[in-house]
Amino acid sequence: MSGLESYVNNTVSIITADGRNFVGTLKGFDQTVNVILDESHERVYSMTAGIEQVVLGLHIIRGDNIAIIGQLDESVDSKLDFSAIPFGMCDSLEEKFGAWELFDELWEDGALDSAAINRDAPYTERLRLCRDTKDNAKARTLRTKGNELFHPKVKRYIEALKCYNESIAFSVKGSEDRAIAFANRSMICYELQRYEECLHNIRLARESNYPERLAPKLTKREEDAKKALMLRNEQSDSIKCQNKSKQCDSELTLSYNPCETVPQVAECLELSESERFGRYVITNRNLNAGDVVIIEQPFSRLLRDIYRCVRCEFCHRECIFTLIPCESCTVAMYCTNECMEKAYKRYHNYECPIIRDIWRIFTKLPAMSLRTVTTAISAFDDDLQAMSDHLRSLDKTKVNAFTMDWTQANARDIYDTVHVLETNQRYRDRKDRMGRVFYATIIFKLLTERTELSNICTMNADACELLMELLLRHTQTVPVNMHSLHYMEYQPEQRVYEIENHASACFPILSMLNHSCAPNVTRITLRDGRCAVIVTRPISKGGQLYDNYGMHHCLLSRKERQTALLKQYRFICECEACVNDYPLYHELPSIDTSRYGMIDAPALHAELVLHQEKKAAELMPKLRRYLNDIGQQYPRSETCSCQELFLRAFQILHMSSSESAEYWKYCNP
Ligand SMILES: C[S@@+](CC[C@H](N)C(=O)[O-])C[C@H]1O[C@@H](n2cnc3c(N)ncnc32)[C@H](O)[C@@H]1O
Repeated sequence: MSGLESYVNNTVSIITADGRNFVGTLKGFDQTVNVILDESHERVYSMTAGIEQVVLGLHIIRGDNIAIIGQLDESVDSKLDFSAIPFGMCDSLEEKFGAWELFDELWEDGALDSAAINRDAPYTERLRLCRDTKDNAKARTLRTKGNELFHPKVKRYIEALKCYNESIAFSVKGSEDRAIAFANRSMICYELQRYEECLHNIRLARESNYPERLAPKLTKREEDAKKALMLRNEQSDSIKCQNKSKQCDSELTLSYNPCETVPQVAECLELSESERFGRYVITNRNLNAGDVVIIEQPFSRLLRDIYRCVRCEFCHRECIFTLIPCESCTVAMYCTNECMEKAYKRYHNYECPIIRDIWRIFTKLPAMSLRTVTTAISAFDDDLQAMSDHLRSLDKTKVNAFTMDWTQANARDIYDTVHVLETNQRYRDRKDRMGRVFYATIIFKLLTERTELSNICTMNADACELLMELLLRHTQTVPVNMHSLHYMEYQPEQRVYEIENHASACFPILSMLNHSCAPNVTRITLRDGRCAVIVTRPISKGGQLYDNYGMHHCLLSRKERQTALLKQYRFICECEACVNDYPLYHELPSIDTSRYGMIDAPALHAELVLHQEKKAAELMPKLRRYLNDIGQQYPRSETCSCQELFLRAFQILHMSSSESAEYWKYCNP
């Protein structure tokens, strides 16, 4: 009671026993802690619609329904954009006023010529650029939020874990705040029966100066976890064996002999070039639906910021229970020290002082341009002069990812194939070009103010020029060539799995595939982060392999597709679907089912969304056979739905899926 008095006339957050969250000004309370809130609202959390704020005004909450009541830190809270927070992920770092908004403002004012090119323009003030620092006060606020979500009457463990992880990222190394966040994470691991991770976090807490006064609690949890683990180990040998065989089964290989010098590509594929298509990929033999023809590793990749407290920033593995923080920035977290060191060597040494600002003011496209440039610089062992000499003497017309000997290639050779990706520079209008100069200039400014590139660029004009050129080049190659990486996420409300995009990547070979609104191949992200290209309907010898850039004729009208493709990819699509104006899915004609038989697509779909590997493996050969029988007849509704089902079965067997389904049974919905 005496605690509550100090909250009167302050903003409080209340979590009720049924998991609801109310925020408002505490006007008063009685002896049974019935409370009166003024100017209040409820925060309604939804898996699909983010966080909605429902205004309630003057509101009374019964004391026996209150689980937690705490004062809100308004300075932190006011910065949150609830409409933009997907509930299943972390808060996005992107702010409402960013580089794009500043550019637009300057463009409208006609002030752009000087502002965009002048590196002394007022970016710092207008975009509130500032160095990222550890902050124990923020770590405490996040930990408190985690504690509220952990409360036995709330039990939102996954969200609590993300708060603790972010608290760990903000905390200073060796601080009590770091130690307590690790200990709190161990408490959730215990609740979710992740006893090994529980013990690991207890060790991390102790190594990080865990306070003596709280030690007995930790020791008790340690004993309990050890006991539970011992019990489980006695029962689990058979489960371990089953898991092992599952992993071996899912190894995917090319359907044909790999090319001797390009082992990631089937030997039947070739690169061609024409005025109309630029470079494009053809096959010198007939291909069947289900054939795997490319399996490629990315040159560079970038985890989306909303996964920063869920996955390792380097290898992208989901490891929400054991992430460890970069000791300088508050964004990057890793699964192991090894990943942390690799990331640092490959790109994070340049990105660490600027990455928080990058995510705050930009979207993933400029962030991916930065990642491509930093990865490229490390490919040249951070020697910008050597890089400049190499690239200035490079004959770009001779670089060919399909004829280069990848078995002998070093990191510099591989970068050559990225350097020559399409920029579409000649098709960009003035505003577009100026926008990219503007973004590249901001990134350049951040890099040369805050990283070791500062010294290099001050002393070496060549290096300075090269850095700006690379940033400008890749702000253009990225929107044309970047690929999304996916995994399957469990949706507790519908109890099904959905495809989610967790990262972006640059694949120089995959980037040679052109688009069709009626594609004949598809891509899937494999568990190890590589990407596979799979044929989805028969392709005759000499035919072109067509990917789809997100504009399928089943889903969008020709006008919508062509407008979007022209805007992002700068070409007028004249694919078979555009030329023949193929209908949307629900208007497609049927095949002759009396001749080819039929599949019950809705029933198969209902089975596949349950995500059972056995079922998917059983269906794959049937779907593949059917696709090869009917695939020449296009467009037909059966062909399109069978392609979807086939892809889904493939994804179940070869794509990674989130472990979260396992945890939801311990949480309140
Ligand atoms: C990922 S690249 C594909 C490879 C590209 N042709 C090259 O030479 O690097 C995407 C670019 O290829 C071109 N492109 C892709 N599909 C096309 C199509 N169906 N017709 C004409 N150009 C296409 C566009 O310039 C597009 O921006």
